Amino acid sequence: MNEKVLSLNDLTMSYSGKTVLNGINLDVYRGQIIGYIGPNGAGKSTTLKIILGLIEGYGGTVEILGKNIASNNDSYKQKIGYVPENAEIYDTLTAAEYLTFIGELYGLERQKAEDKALRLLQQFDMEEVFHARISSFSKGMRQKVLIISSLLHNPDIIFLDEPLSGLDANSVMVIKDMLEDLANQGKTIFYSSHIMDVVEKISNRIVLLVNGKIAADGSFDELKAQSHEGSLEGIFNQLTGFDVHKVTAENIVSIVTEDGPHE
Ligand SMILES: Nc1ncnc2c1ncn2[C@@H]1O[C@H](COP(=O)(O)OP(=O)(O)OP(=O)(O)O)[C@@H](O)[C@H]1O
Repeated sequence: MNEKVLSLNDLTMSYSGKTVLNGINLDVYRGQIIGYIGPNGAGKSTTLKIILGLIEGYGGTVEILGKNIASNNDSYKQKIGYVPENAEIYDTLTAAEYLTFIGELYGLERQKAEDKALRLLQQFDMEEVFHARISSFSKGMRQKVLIISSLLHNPDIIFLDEPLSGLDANSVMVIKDMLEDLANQGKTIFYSSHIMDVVEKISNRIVLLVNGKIAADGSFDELKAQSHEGSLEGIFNQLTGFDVHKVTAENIVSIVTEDGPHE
C-alpha cells in the first residue's frame, strides 16, 4: 500500500488573473481515502477537474500512477472513475442505455457493461427502472446512476465530488461501506464534500484547502490533536478562521423579520 498513485507538484491555476490554486503539493498512496475539504470557492473542484484532464492552462505537474498526465497519453483515464458535482447526464436515455454507453466508453464490451450495470442497479433496488428514461428519475436515483457509471470499469482511483447529494440515509450507509471496502481492496478514494461528519468517519487522511493552498493535512486524530477541537466541523471552522456563525445567523434572521409579518 506504499505505492504512490497520485502526485500533485506545485499545482497552480488562475482564471482571468485571479489565482485559484496557489501551489498544491500532495502525494496520495494506494488504499488511502482522502477527504478533500475546504470553504466554497477554495479550489476543490478545480483541482479535481485538472487531475481528470478537464481543464488546461494550469501550472505544475500532475502524475497519476507515475505518469505525467500532460504527456498526451489518455490511457490513465481507464484507471480512474469520477462522480462530478454537477453532472451532465443524458436525460433522454434510459439507465440501461446510459450505463452501457459509459461502460463502452471505458472499454467494456456492450453485453458485459449492460449486465454489470443491471446487477449494480439491483443492489440499489432500481432494477425495475433499468429501461426507464433518466428524465423520470428522482435526484437520488440519478445520483446512484452516476455513482454506478463511475465504477463500471473497476477503476483504481475514484474521484467523488459531493457524491451523497440527494441520497437517503440507507443509501448513504451503503456508499460509505462500499468506499471503505474498495479502499481495503487497494483502490484509492479522493472524496470531496462539505458533509463534515461523513468525511470525518470515512477518511483516513483529511486535506483542507483554504484560498488555493493546503492548510492542513493529516488523519482526523492528528488534526484533532493539533486544534483541540472535538469534531471535524469545529476544526474546519477554526482553521478557516470562521467564528461568526452565530452573529451571521442572527443578522440573517433580523433582516428577514425586520418589517414584521407580511399582511
Ligand atoms: N471556469 C471558470 N471561470 C472563472 N472562474 C472559475 C471557473 N471555475 C471556477 N472558478 C473560480 O475558481 C474558484 C474555485 O472554484 P471551485 O469550483 O474549484 O471551488 P470549490 O472549492 O470546489 O467550491 P465549492 O465548495 O463551492 O464547490 C471560485 O472562485 C470560482 O469562482
